Amino acid sequence: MSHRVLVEAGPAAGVAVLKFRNPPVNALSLEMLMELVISLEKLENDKAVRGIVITAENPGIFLAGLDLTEMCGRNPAHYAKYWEAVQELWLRLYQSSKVLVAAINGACPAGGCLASLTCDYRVMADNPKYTIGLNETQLGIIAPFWFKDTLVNTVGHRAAEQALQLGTLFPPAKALQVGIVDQVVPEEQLQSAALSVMAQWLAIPDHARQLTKTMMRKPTVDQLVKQREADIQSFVGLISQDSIQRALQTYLQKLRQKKG
Ligand SMILES: CCCCCCCC/C=C\CC(=O)SCCNC(=O)CCNC(=O)[C@H](O)C(C)(C)COP(=O)(O)OP(=O)(O)OC[C@H]1O[C@@H](n2cnc3c(N)ncnc32)[C@H](O)[C@@H]1OP(=O)(O)O
Repeated sequence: MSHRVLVEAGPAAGVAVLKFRNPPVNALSLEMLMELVISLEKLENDKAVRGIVITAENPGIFLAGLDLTEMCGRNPAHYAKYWEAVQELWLRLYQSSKVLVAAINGACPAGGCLASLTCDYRVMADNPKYTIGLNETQLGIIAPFWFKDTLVNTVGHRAAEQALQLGTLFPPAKALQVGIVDQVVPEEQLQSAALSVMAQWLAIPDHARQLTKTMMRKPTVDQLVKQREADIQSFVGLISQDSIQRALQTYLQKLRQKKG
């Protein structure tokens, strides 16, 4: 039984809707990562499901990215377990044989942006409060190569380099211009727009679309698969550094003080 991930049958045949529900901000905790991986595995094995709309149960925050409390003040074994789960989620999403459409109904920073970038198509609600991007440098950390490659594959090298160096969080119109999202629609039309684009993608025969997707994504997937363990060790080494821990603690404190 999953608490942090809700899977519903969509209104259209062959479509499931996967909703994030991990209050307060849908941060990707270890538990949430594990529940997502299990839910995605079940959907992947369900032949009746051809497409998945991915969204947040409550509008406002799509995904707040990785859970910073999983990366602060823990031990190396925990960091290794956490990073392996982050890798696993990315691999499941990026290699999914289903059509994935992200219906972005809230803030979508860092790991949240990465999750949406693994989808085949992104529709974002036109709300200036919502932003999307890989903002890691703003936290004093570096997006790993497979985060970077996923962005490059979406927007191209130059736009990715600029966005990554500056850690830019784009509001909807700018995100559309850069190509991080494919469509921006009025908030109340988000789900219908996602279902409409899903119908277009499902009009293509599955086997042809799936093989094409695999062909396009395999080089990026292979890069991580062949060095998964080294990538984990690299993450553990970097995240354990005092300077990185201080930077993350400072960022978390700023988030907490925002309210006070
Ligand atoms: C060299 C080092 C190499 C290391 C490699 C690492 C590579 C990858 C690393 C990271 C990728 C990531 O995903 S890092 C996470 C990035 N996420 C963010 O920057 C988002 C931060 N959050 C926000 O901007 C906002 O919270 C929000 C826009 C998502 C929502 O704003 P809102 O005002 O609605 O809510 P609050 O800000 O008041 O937050 C409520 C509550 O939640 C806590 N919170 C928020 N985000 C996170 C998070 N990502 N992880 C854990 N906790 C989070 C926030 O602190 C508040 O907590 P309290 O209620 O206790 O105050």
